[in-house]
Amino acid sequence: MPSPDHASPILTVAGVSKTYEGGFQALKTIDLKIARGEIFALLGPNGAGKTTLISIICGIVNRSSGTVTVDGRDIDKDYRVVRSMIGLVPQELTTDAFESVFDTVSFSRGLFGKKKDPAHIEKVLRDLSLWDKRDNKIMTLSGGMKRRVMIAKALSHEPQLLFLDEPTAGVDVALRRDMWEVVRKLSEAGVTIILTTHYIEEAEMMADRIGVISRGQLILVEDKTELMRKLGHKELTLHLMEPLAALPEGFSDYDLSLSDDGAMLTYSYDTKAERTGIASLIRRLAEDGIRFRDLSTKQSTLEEIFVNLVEDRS
Ligand SMILES: Nc1ncnc2c1ncn2[C@@H]1O[C@H](COP(=O)(O)OP(=O)(O)OP(=O)(O)O)[C@@H](O)[C@H]1O
Repeated sequence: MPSPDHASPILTVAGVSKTYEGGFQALKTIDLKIARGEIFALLGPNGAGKTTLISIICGIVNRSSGTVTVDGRDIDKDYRVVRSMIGLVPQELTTDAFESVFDTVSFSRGLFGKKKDPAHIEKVLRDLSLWDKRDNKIMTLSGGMKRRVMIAKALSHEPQLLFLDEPTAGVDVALRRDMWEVVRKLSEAGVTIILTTHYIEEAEMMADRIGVISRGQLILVEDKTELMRKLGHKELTLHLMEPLAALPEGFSDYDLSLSDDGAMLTYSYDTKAERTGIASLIRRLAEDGIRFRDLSTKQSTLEEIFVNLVEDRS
């Protein structure tokens, strides 16, 4: 897979804000650049402004201020060209129940003024494992298959940039994994992907970069691995040869905890710190005659990081 090209962004959002009629400010000032080829997850709780932001980029909601360019083209001045470069998979399923899968997807392509291309539609349907269902009426499909049809519609006109608004909200675990696979394949095929989610696990599994949005503000945009490294704490657990009745004395400099049965000693340390303190801890334990038979480490998950971030700001 080509690595994301940060030098020439496919999408630039500059100073975008939105106040809905009635005065509610859904977006403060959003600045964001998306690199060609990346998978970007916009992560935030309900009502944070995710749908508002992607609806603005897709030209469905008017912004109150700011500019949006796709591949260097302004979304207002070059509306039709820009719109044809974008595919949107909305949250709601909006398809004609009585049409066949093939016709629905072909029709979507026509909406963007593109010539009929049955070979392309076939490829899209095959990639999404919908080819066997091509003649089925939409209403006869399962919820998961309907979602795939929504993705097929969004890909019918060969967009470079695909938005998925909560692609796996309310779907079961197996289907969620299927959807992730679909997204990964699309990315490998060269489509830039922006997905919104409030599932931390989804952002963690899928994204190259993560933007955290809260109350209309992007509070953080970071490379996923960097985010986890920077904000993460690690835990070192020592599995002791002999259980301890209490925490050993004289170790107050170390953030230690003992399991209820006294058999495991856990040390939490900051991955940002210059020294982790592991070497000195192990030396001092050995001096005290505390021996261990095994050890394991655990990196904090994005979920823990996210909770910390939101707590820090409240
Ligand atoms: N048309 C509208 N008029 C007024 N307020 C609106 C409108 N649409 C959305 N809002 C408000 O703007 C805020 C952001 O909504 P938005 O749908 O963008 O959030 P979201 O992050 O996508 O959340 P969700 O995951 O629930 O879809 C919410 O408080 C919502 O009530």
